[in-house]
Amino acid sequence: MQGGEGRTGPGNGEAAGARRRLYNGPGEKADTYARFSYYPECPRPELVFGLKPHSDGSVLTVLMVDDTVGGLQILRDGVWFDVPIVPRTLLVNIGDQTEIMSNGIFKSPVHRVVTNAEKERLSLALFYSVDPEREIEPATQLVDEKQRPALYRKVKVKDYIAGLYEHLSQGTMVIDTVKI
Ligand SMILES: O=C(O)CCC(=O)C(=O)O
Ligand SMILES: [Fe+2]
Repeated sequence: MQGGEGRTGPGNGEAAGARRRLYNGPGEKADTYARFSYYPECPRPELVFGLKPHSDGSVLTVLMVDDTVGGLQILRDGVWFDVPIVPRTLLVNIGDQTEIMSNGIFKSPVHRVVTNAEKERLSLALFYSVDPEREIEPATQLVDEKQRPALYRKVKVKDYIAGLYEHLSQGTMVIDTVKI
């Protein structure tokens, strides 16, 4: 991802899970994933999550949520808060890759989606990722052996992303696997 210099490579144009590459310069292939989510009405919302608690594995996520139905919640200090609906507004979420590279200065929030008995809901998330072949680690400028040692170990982006779905289904957090 690189402002005006980024060039868009060929995309496969699939609606769900559509994916395209952005080329940042020689050898760098940042990835963008799009996820369209449809949450049907659920007669027993207290039993079923639309999306289980997780943090995004991206650098940043740009989220376009349904502006008629709520459901997205964010965890803060052990309490779940509803994310308010603001029509015609994009929500920008910090992802795990930013938490790792910033050595924990920026936090990747844990969030979930609850279901609704009366209304269906739609969302579109764009996940921006570092080139999957690259390794990420806390930026050296943000690591100080005495004041603030590295809180995360180096990890290949591809390996990190590969663990996302497994951890989501198990109810665990991938980021915990790289914490020192
Ligand atoms: O549907 C939403 O509002 C959130 C979707 C989400 O968190 C995700 O796709 O990772
Ligand atoms: Fe998410």
